[in-house]
Amino acid sequence: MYQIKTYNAIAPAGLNTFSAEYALNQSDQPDAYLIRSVNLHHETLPTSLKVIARAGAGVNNIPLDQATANGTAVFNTPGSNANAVKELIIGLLIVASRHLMAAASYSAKHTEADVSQRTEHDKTQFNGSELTGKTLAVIGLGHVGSLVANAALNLGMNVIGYDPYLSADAAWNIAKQVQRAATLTDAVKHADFVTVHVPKNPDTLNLLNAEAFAAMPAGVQLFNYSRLGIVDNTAALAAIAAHHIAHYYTDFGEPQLADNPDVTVTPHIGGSTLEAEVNGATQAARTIMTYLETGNVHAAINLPDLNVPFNAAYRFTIIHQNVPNMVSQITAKLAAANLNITTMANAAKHQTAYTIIDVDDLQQPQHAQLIDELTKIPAVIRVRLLQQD
Ligand SMILES: NC(=O)C1=CN([C@@H]2O[C@H](COP(=O)(O)OP(=O)(O)OC[C@H]3O[C@@H](n4cnc5c(N)ncnc54)[C@H](O)[C@@H]3O)[C@@H](O)[C@H]2O)C=CC1
Ligand SMILES: O=C(O)C(=O)COP(=O)(O)O
Repeated sequence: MYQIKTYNAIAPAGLNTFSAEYALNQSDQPDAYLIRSVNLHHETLPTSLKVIARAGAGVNNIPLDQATANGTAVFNTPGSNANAVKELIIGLLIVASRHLMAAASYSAKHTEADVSQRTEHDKTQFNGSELTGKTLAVIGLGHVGSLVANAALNLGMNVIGYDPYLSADAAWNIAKQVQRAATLTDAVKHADFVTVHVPKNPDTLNLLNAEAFAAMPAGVQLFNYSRLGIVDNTAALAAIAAHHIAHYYTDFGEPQLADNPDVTVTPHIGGSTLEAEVNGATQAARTIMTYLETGNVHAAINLPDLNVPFNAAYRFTIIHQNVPNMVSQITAKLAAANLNITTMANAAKHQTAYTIIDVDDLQQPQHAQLIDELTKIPAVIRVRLLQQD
């Protein structure tokens, strides 16, 4: 029985994906965590923990170095909530261009019975503009950014994208009318609206800063539905005070953003739709089951891809440092135990490597002994022995 510990509100439909082999019991010796945005940076990951699946996109809440050193695979659920964020950004573009927040708060203040004459007089202050023909800069063209860019095109907007690390797969999803900018400054210099959809990491901290704001035309409206810290909020507030940024919409509040009429803060709801939560939880549950039952890896954050059909009776999965002579040391242990390897695969990602070895004739007394011997090889991080049902 595998033990699953959950954090945050995980959609029940996703949890129901787990087979009867899985216990959702908040065990203190879990095999897997299924999480959303919980901050794990102050936790010591238990040695039992083989996998963390993040239902959602951002993994900046997970201590990746600690996870890798612990031999814990980390996965997210790419794209599971991208449509939810896209729809919110499109909604906010309309909110922004039609001054809907200010218009609604005007109406909330003026509730007198004969209000119609007054509103007919006052409403000109809420005159908006249309999105068609306006320019949107999209910073980061991954799962969310590509959907936002394509939807904005469909609204008749000019769309400029900036993503120096765009994967070939992601590029296929972007309409050819989305113009590619070579630099962030080029992307934003004619923008009426700028929206950012990048992961939070050391390279993206303060990606949108005073220099980027200075490159934007006066009157620009800014959206940060990525993470706190990707927009330099102090610089954004200065640009707002100078009437350079007209309005700033963000999903990530902090005290300095409070009580500013030109800032709208939502409570991290970009991915909070029923559909996205079910998608993310279901995808995360499937990822956990595949990894625990087969050791196969597809699109982990901290392990290389390795997919080998599990047809043998037994499988060793070995996470180790990416250093020379590992495979020879591993196979030597199996040869010494007189085991015939039916399949072997190895791959590396950055400092970490992963080896899968399938064998058929393994006797019960050898199980613990071989796990122990393989684990003792210097630079081996975690050994698992999987058994075919
Ligand atoms: N507000 C919310 O509830 C949600 C927030 N997010 C946030 O949005 C981020 C993006 O989500 P996805 O599009 O699903 O991720 P993704 O991984 O599919 O796309 C991120 C894109 O950013 C690009 N990128 C990375 N560094 C860059 C840089 N310095 N300049 C320009 N582009 C850069 C990458 O090449 C990639 O194409 C997540 O990491 C998460 O932090 C995602 C979903 C919901
Ligand atoms: O997927 C993401 O990166 C998000 O920010 C969504 O977070 P949540 O699952 O709503 O806690």
